[in-house]
Amino acid sequence: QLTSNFYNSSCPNVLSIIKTAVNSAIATESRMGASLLRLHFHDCFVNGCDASVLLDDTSSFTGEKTANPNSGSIRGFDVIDTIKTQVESSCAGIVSCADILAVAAKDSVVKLGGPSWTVLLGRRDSTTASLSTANSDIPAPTLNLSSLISSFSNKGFNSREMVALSGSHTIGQARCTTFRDRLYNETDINATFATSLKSNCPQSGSDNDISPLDTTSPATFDNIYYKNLRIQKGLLHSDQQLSSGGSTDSIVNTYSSNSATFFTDFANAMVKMGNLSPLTGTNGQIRKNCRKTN
Ligand code: HEM
Ligand SMILES: [Ca+2]
Repeated sequence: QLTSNFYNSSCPNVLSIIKTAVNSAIATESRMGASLLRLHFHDCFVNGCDASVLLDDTSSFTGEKTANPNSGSIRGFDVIDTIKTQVESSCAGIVSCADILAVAAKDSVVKLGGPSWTVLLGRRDSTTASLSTANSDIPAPTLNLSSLISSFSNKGFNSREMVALSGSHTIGQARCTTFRDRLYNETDINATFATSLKSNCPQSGSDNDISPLDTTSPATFDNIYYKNLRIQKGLLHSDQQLSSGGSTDSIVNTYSSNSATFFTDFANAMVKMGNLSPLTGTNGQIRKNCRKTN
């Protein structure tokens, strides 16, 4: 029951405020577009798109920021705070943090050259967060293909949608700790690619040095991620699993040779992800500050 015109009369400037702020953050640092896209994903996969990921720890619950997939990893909170402050001064108490995340993710993809889609609006914000659900429901980079497929099917996505959403890794960076095992222990990796990554990710130490998820164009939302998978240049174990002799090889091949098909499927899957169990009506609240409940 989300609608595209939800704020048309209550906050007519909200979409332009968000777009301007996202574009300016990306102009300062292109990676921020990737970070904002990932925030929306990590929000939606944990009890739906309710901005739970934005809550700091409190005395009554431990937030999601310290969950394994998030700790030392997710970023972009300052940009969301800046947007929220601007939106509050234009229309106080109207726009949810969950909707800001959904629009910021779309604007980020568009700014980096990817497809656009109509973001449905009207989500409300949670009054709690779940560290344990973040740990269980956000897929880990160590997963094999069948576990990736079940992780997404638990949220209602088929394997084609899972492969399309994974195309988000056409932008952004990952820490050495998330792909070190692949560099040193796996065989379905291009040898030259592995050698060049090892210098910035030695076998012991420097867990936090980062490398691009798409070695070719990490700041452009394109289909090169899939072309790289076909030549064993996926950075994460989970990335390469999509094109390593299993049931999703043919989808990777389709997206690698047809960027329009990837863009259409990605946009549709993002709308679907944004619809994951939102709080609506009188459920939840419109937070004044995205980091804490009212
Ligand atoms: C298929 C299962 C997925 C796994 C296993 C996975 C795992 C990861 C990991 C390990 C990182 C690097 C984190 C770090 O080093 O701190 C990462 C980064 C990223 N992920 Fe995923 N991810 C998956 C799906 C997705 C989806 C569905 C999206 C968006 C819809 C997404 C968007 C991103 C983005 C944009 C980055 C780069 C963030 C940045 O540079 O700040 N990922 N992912
Ligand atoms: Ca790219």
